[in-house]
Amino acid sequence: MLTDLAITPPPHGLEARIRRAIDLKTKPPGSLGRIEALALRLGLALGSEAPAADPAVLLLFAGDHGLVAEGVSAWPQAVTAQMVANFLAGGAAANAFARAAGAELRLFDAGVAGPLAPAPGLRQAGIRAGTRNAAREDALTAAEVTAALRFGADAALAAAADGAQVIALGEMGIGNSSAAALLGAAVSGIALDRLVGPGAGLGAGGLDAKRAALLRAAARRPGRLAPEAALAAFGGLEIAAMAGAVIGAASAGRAVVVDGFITTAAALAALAARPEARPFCIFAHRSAEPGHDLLLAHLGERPLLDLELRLGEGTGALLALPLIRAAAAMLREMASFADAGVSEGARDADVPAEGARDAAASAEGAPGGSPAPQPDPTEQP
Ligand SMILES: O=C(O)c1ccc[n+]([C@@H]2O[C@H](COP(=O)([O-])O)[C@@H](O)[C@H]2O)c1
Ligand SMILES: Cc1cc2nc[nH]c2cc1C
Repeated sequence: MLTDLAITPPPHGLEARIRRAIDLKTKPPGSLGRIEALALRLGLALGSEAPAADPAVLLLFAGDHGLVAEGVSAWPQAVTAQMVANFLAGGAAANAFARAAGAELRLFDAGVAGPLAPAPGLRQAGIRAGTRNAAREDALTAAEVTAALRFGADAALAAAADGAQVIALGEMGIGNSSAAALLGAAVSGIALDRLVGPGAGLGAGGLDAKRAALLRAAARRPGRLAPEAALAAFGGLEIAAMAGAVIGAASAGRAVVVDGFITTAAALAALAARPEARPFCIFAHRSAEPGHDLLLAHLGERPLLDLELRLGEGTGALLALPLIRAAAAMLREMASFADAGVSEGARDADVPAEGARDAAASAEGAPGGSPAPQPDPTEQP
């Protein structure tokens, strides 16, 4: 997947230097809790003992899904294009939260069913207007998947070239919780029905119909699939673009902030193809969409926030930005014991056991019940 984009691992020895810098700050070791683990991850992603979290940019990808013809969403497909207009006018949650978080919002039409009029501030992929109905045929051709991956990677590379240090991802697409469930199941091997949820608000009856439609789609391409094959089978264009953006951001040496269920499915596909992108990923929040927890557990990731969001649009990623900034400020601005002339205590009494510290600072620890041991994303190769 995007094999021309090389991903350079964090420099040898950087992890040890950052851990030591964190431990020498004027605080009892470990007392800033998960902000310490976040600072380590940010420093490794940005290749620095003194990383900056700004500028931060949200890349927001919209796309439509032919699968909605099977009645898998509570909302009409037209809402995707209508929300694009809302994003352009500045009136969506993503706009409000981006302003509140001090992040630039860049909007991408990865494949809205449209027609969407060109507008300043809307970057259009021009690949196709929505995916095919995955219950009947493959959602995308291999060439369309490649083009969408490239579109997303180019968006991340452009943001990095413009100076972005932290690249948050978000999406909008009626029906994309179905594509994410199908993709997530095919790539992870998690049973599909465990990943099917209400999405943007299906009731119990609708959920049964959604499950039946997704089982029909999965039956066309049964079993585990390679990430690109899964993206072709199930879509969508905005999901492939986000997978490309993960790889683009990692290749540019930037931190990428993963949002909710749909964004995590995209990251899962990207990381299955390019595991070396893992140290660049920060998982922002746990969506109320029930399948999200399973995808996070499969990845061995514990997100920063749990605020019962289930909107998408990058809202959870934007809410995590102040924590990421605080982690950067800890590394950049806090004095060391020596600098501040503060006496170090009987440190061995305070320092948690080495294993506990390592677990806390790597991958933020795997959540309880994680199905299999996962690679330490901060591990040096
Ligand atoms: O990101 C999430 O965790 C999330 C969970 C549920 C729904 N959404 C949003 O809701 C839409 C997909 O829901 P649906 O029911 O149309 O598949 C899409 O626009 C997503 O941004 C997003
Ligand atoms: C109104 C609306 C806004 C959204 N934003 C992301 N997904 C969405 C789904 C709906 C239905």
